[in-house]
Amino acid sequence: MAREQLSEVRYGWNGFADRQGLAAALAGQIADRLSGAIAQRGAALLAVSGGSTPAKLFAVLSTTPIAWDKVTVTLVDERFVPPSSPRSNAGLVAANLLQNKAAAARFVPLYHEAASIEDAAATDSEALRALPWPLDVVILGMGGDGHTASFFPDAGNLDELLDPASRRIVLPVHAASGGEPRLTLSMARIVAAGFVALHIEGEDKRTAFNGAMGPGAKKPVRKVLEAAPRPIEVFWAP
Ligand SMILES: O=C(O)[C@H](O)[C@@H](O)[C@H](O)[C@H](O)COP(=O)(O)O
Repeated sequence: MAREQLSEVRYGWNGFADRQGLAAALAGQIADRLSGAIAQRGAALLAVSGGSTPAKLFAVLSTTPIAWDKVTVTLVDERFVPPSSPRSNAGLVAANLLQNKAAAARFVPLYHEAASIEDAAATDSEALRALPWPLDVVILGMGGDGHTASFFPDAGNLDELLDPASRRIVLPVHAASGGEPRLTLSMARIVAAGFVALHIEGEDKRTAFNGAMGPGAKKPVRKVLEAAPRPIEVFWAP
């Protein structure tokens, strides 16, 4: 096989005419996966990203009739701010996802007060070890710079963040482009999920994604797609 083919990245492309159609379809797939996990092992584990993209998806998912009392929700990543901050992903999830039927879910945050973000990541890794791993569903977002989760291209510990063999669950991130210091699930935990969806919206994000799939230095989002044992499903609407 030609060398360039060896680095070929596999993913599913799910394009929609509008964002509401994407939210309905993706929420349906998430609900099916969570319900399947509950039927199989009595519990389901979901990790969602923050930012601005997922609010509409969260609103639709929150009204989906599944056994939410058997679902644990956590975050793919979090800014090192309290839930009261407008920058908090936990605040976004509380206001948009943990409502309606999904209010019955258990939420496990990443942020808590700590002397340093390194201490917070270490405490998180121990606290989250008791969750019903592996993740059944992960919802990733993507920035225009090709970051996903908090795997920012300018992160000082990017190699550690992208290490598929890492035994850590939560890692600290210092990256100027990420704003505050961040806490992020490790690559290993993310790609081990039964279903990973990359949710992006708008022409700029599609252009950035296509660029990341092309030749040249590999952006973090491409490294995640390549590390995933099962093709990640990309959900896009204009
Ligand atoms: O904490 C975060 O910001 C996210 O987890 C991050 O990875 C996000 O998914 C992308 O930055 C896209 O953000 P937007 O949806 O705001 O474009």
